[in-house]
Amino acid sequence: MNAKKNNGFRAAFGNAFLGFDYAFRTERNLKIHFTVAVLVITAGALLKVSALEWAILMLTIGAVFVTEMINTAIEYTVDLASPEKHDLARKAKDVSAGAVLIIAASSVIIGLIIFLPKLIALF
Ligand SMILES: Nc1ncnc2c1ncn2[C@@H]1O[C@H](COP(=O)(O)OP(=O)(O)OP(=O)(O)O)[C@@H](O)[C@H]1O
Repeated sequence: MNAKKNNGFRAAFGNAFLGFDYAFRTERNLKIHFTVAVLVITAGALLKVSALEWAILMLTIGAVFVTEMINTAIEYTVDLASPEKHDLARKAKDVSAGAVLIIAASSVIIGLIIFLPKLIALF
């Protein structure tokens, strides 16, 4: 019983990892987010952001990845359900892309709030 549960847990974890790996290899936007995340983490270390600022940055990076991956999943699902052109398919993809745009804009603002004062203080 427990071994069965463990196998189920391992399989679910493996599937989730495969999903991330597949999305990362095929989605250009995820590679861009990854590059920006590395730059933000480097800047955070160099500019010595506080523990709370680290927490906000990590949450923001996570939110961008999660939103982009859900957007990708919605695109796959829409393509499966409606390979032909359909107004609802267009709306579903546009709303999903809008969600990515909102979190991307929010993260730029969060980045400015955290890093701008520290950069200004350098000069
Ligand atoms: N089946 C469809 N019916 C109607 N419009 C669609 C359909 N598929 C895509 N579109 C329109 O084309 C746009 C781009 O869709 P596409 O699937 O190419 O996403 P994408 O450009 O690959 O997105 P991303 O860059 O986030 O991966 C959608 O936002 C939507 O407006």
